[in-house]
Amino acid sequence: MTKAAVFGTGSWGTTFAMLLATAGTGTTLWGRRAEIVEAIDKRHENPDYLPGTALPETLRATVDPAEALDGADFVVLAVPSQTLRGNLTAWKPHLPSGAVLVSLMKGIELGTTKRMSEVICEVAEVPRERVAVVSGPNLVGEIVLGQPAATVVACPDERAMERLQEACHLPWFRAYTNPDVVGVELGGAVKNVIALAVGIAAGMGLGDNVRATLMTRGLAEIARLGAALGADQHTFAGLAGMGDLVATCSSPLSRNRTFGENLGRGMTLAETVAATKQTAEGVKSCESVLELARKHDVEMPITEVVVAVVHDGMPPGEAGALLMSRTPKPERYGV
Ligand SMILES: NC(=O)C1=CN([C@@H]2O[C@H](COP(=O)(O)OP(=O)(O)OC[C@H]3O[C@@H](n4cnc5c(N)ncnc54)[C@H](O)[C@@H]3O)[C@@H](O)[C@H]2O)C=CC1
Ligand SMILES: O=C(CO)COP(=O)(O)O
Repeated sequence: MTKAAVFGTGSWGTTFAMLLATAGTGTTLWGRRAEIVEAIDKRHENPDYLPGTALPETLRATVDPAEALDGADFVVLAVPSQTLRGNLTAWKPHLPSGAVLVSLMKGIELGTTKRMSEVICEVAEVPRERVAVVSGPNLVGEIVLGQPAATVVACPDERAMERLQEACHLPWFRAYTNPDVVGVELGGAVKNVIALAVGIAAGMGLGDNVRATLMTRGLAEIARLGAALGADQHTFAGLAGMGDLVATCSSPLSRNRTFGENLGRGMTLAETVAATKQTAEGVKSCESVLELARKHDVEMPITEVVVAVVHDGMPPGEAGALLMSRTPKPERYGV
């Protein structure tokens, strides 16, 4: 039987573990909080992150990383992006040799501007072929209701990619493969920044023309950064690009969009942070995405104003005016 260890008992870690276990993969969740681990392991529920969802009885949970990792074929990482390096350093001594490490995370590391798969390769000292990424329009609030969804599994090793696809594929959760790890990861991380922008605009009371423009020009920013980093442009028209952008920017379930909406309504950053109970990756990653873009001389004007509004106190109206007053451009510049 294929075995998986999933690190992180938050909403996506728990949900992905549920999908794996339902698909017949022997799955153990690692969590740092004993009471949540006990609730998952003994009562088959995660009352903090997925209240009301019955988890499979075959899904196990532990606070002991060595126990979770014992014999694992897949090591799935679902902790907040900025905590990955520290956590993985602690788990490294117990990693089974030959296991494929899988990132579910949609962030870029602050300070290093590394994608999560790059952090994994560096910390675990494994080649790119041993690291996979899963990303797509996967709002947890819908998946736990059993609504259909699809995702993308990316890995340079075709066999590993297909094994992971098989391990999580279900009649209501369709996993596609794509070898373009860079594109799949960038799509997931940068759409969170664009969702902040869309949320800010919605909070200001702006309508669908603005939303469509931010999403489309946001996709152009993702594509320009992808071009500079060697991603396959076709990836951005797929589930991990446009798909996730549409879902996240449209849904009230998105934490990033909601965070932006609160700012756009006039809440302060401190009030917005206090109102956000779960991880909104774009809040930190907007800064690392912008730094990455500057390193590669890529223009990302929406990302720039998101950083200015979220971190530098720029009024949202001023950010909108800045975007609208840029010099006229050809639509496809930089790609
Ligand atoms: N929730 C969703 O709909 C989706 C989330 N994602 C991505 O999955 C990743 C995880 O997100 P969620 O599970 O949604 O977040 P979450 O906020 O629901 O859960 C985060 C988990 O990490 C734990 N955690 C927090 N700080 C930690 C630390 N320093 N060390 C160890 N554990 C820590 C929390 O206790 C919690 O169990 C993010 O990168 C997110 O962008 C991807 C697809 C869908
Ligand atoms: O990545 C997601 C959906 O694919 C979840 O988006 P949020 O983190 O904004 O909730």
